[in-house]
Amino acid sequence: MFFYPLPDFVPGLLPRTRRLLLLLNPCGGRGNSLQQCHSHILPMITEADISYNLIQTERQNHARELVQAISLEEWDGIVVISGDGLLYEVINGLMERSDWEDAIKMPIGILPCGSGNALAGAINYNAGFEQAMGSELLLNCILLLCRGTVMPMDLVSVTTCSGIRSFSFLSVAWGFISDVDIESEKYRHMGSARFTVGTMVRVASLRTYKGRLSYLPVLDAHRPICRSITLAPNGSLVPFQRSQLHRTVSDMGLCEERNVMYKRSSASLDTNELPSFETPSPGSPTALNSSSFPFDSVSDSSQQDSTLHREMEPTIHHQVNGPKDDLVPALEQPIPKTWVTVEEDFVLVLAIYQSHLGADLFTAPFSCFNDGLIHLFFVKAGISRAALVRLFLAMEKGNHIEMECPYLVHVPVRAFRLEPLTRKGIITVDGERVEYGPVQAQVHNGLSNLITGSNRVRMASV
Ligand SMILES: Nc1ncnc2c1ncn2[C@@H]1O[C@H](COP(=O)(O)OP(=O)(O)OP(=O)(O)O)[C@@H](O)[C@H]1O
Repeated sequence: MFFYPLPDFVPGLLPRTRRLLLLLNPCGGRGNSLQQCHSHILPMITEADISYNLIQTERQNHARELVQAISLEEWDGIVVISGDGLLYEVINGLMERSDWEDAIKMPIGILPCGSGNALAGAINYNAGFEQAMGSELLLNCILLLCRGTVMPMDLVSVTTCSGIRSFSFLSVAWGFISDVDIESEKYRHMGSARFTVGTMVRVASLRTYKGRLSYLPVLDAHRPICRSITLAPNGSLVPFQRSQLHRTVSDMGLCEERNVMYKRSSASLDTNELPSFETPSPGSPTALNSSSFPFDSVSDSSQQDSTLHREMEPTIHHQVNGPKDDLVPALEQPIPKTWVTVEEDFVLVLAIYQSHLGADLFTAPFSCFNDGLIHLFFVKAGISRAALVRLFLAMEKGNHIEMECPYLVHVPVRAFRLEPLTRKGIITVDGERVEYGPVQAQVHNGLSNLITGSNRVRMASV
């Protein structure tokens, strides 16, 4: 299956219009995805001669069910108009199919309308654009989608304590980050500001978690844990050099392309000419979420919508197929001797495999879509509240990597196991809550295909 580039002309064949399945979550982020779709997305993709079917998701796991039932030949790509959570559903829905080996090769894309928008941030960065948020980020991503280039993307197979396996494209988090993510869901209508509010609340009552973290480091299994490092091909430690990775937008001619395209589509925008969509009925999740309500009104039961429900209930996971996890033993088995184990009081543990944890959280600047690496970060107990806040502020620009913070550790790994020893806590996979307990993961190199819209290939650090 090829998404792009399609030949401009094949003798005897008319060039085929690309067909995208668009899945829109009306409740993601600020709840304005349908509006964004009308005003920005559809005009631009129509202009780019892309045909589409747009489906609004009606509930949690709807996208997961939809992609299990589609006929693969009918589509050139599946694109979510949502936050990262819906893409997680799509990936796992594809992996639940009996033909998962073909299904997971379907190009997948994202047009950011959520609150975190981590993958969109990574796509935007990979293309060489300046860090962007909101409509700016969305416009960049629409343009990149229209250009359509596809790149392999690693997926990480995550197994939780009850043996349930899922496939993750973004992160596994425990402690501070997962607490903020889940506890701030009630502020979702604020968009990305929800994380700032959540961070402040959690900093004020900073918790630590006891746990055992074991991992299979890259190259040298006995390498001592190093702070803020990347490994050179010869295994030596090298500081990250952002200038090596960054090229300007004008280098790529994207800036002009974007302006021309956007101006054209805006000028021709007439809502009467748009394809008709199912409009949300009063009381539907869309109608509910689009009305902004203050944080302290959540006790009003009429406003306790599914987002609040999600805060309480872990996401239900179904069994997926997929390649064998050959690097990790079963969860009840001891870890191999070549692994490294640390037992600590942690403020947070984060395994991330994208450059961004949110559109404005440049957490792993050295990460590439298919570098075959999990970037394991952890912050040890003892860090002051002020230092933690400084760390997160620096992360907006990726400057935390150069910070002198003895509590922050980064190590690139292929697999890890996390065993919480503190009884209560929250673990998230791609921002979605999973059952609390031991969890392990291993990377599967280039298992999926991501629509990045850029021909740029950034070099992996290892
Ligand atoms: N109609 C719906 N009503 C309620 N929840 C829905 C609906 N459609 C999808 N969902 C669920 O909403 C969850 C969150 O969606 P999404 O990731 O799009 O937004 P977000 O959480 O605001 O963004 P981010 O993940 O970037 O923080 C998804 O896991 C999905 O299961």
